[in-house]
Amino acid sequence: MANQSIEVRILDERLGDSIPMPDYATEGSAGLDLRACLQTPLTLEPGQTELLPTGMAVHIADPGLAGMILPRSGLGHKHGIVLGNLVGLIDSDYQGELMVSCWNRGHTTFTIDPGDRIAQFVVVPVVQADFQVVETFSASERGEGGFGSTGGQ
Ligand SMILES: O=c1ccn([C@H]2C[C@H](O)[C@@H](COP(=O)(O)OP(=O)(O)OP(=O)(O)O)O2)c(=O)[nH]1
Ligand SMILES: [Mg+2]
Repeated sequence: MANQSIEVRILDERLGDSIPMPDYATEGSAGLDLRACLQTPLTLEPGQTELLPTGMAVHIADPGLAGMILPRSGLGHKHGIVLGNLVGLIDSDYQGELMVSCWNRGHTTFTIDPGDRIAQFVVVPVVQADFQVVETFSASERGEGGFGSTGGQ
């Protein structure tokens, strides 16, 4: 499933004009970069978290899909700018503005300017499980082992 049409509403008229519309940077990009639709630069102090508007809403519509908002690796690794919710999950029936929780987990202040690329949006397949209550599971190789049960190396 390489291409999927998803409806988008532009909520900030600067998007597609002075602020570029989010797009896949390369043919093979998994995510498109979301941009901060701020009115003025925002300085995040160490430890500070702010909810930033992206100026757009998407309606994924298909319950077999979801959106994920993920950090950009450069921002996270070099500047400590990650997501306040670690990962954002966008339901297929959500029609509101895509919002990005930006958390400065670093030790220095960081300024986000209007239009800066702050996170990335990925569309992923989803399965809604039909949970069947059972008394016991049929045996598996792992069983109940977890959290390092297979050894440290
Ligand atoms: O980073 C995010 C995470 C979520 N959302 C929107 C889309 C998502 O469909 C909705 C609800 O998100 P979630 O279910 O993770 O939050 P909740 O705290 O459970 O809120 P709700 O009670 O509205 O489901 O909020 C965003 O815009 N950005
Ligand atoms: Mg929820």
